[in-house]
Amino acid sequence: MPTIRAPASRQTATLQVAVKCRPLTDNERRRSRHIIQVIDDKNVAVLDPDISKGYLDLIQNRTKEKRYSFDHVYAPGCSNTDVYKNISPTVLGVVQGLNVTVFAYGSTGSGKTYTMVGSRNDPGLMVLSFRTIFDQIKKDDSSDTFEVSCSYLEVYNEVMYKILC
Ligand SMILES: Nc1ncnc2c1ncn2[C@@H]1O[C@H](COP(=O)(O)OP(=O)(O)OP(=O)(O)O)[C@@H](O)[C@H]1O
Repeated sequence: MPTIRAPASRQTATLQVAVKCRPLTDNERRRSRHIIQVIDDKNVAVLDPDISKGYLDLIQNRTKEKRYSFDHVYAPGCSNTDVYKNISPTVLGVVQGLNVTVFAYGSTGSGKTYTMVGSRNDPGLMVLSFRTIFDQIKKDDSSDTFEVSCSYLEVYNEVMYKILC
């Protein structure tokens, strides 16, 4: 009889949306200004890209600035590990039989690969998830056997690409 099962108090699955603001690249810093302003850990403002506002626009507050709220907002100084702290309990659930999906969505160059794969100094969410899963399996003292398989997919223009094979 397997000792690891889905928790009895299985909670309703919820979708959590986080926004991660990456630092500007050197090239971007030379050519543009940062119009994303992190207000706090849940709110972000996208400033009006047009700074050449006329007097009337300014005093009548005709600005295109928009504010958005998310489950989590990460400022450019945040590491992948900071992001992972909020999803590690969910990833732990995988070993207990829960289905979990973590995916990055964004335009070209927005930092999806960096967030999911990361670097040696700032390992990404996939690497950190593997650590959690294998650590949990190592800690298991039952006679269960675990089978771990992995696929790596990219969805680009509504076409799915297999990246590993
Ligand atoms: N948090 C971060 N800190 C430092 N550099 C970052 C960060 N996030 C992204 N970058 C840098 O921004 C650039 C673009 O990131 P990345 O390649 O991950 O984007 P992408 O969304 O995967 O792009 P594409 O869709 O074109 O594959 C890279 O040079 C990457 O190193």
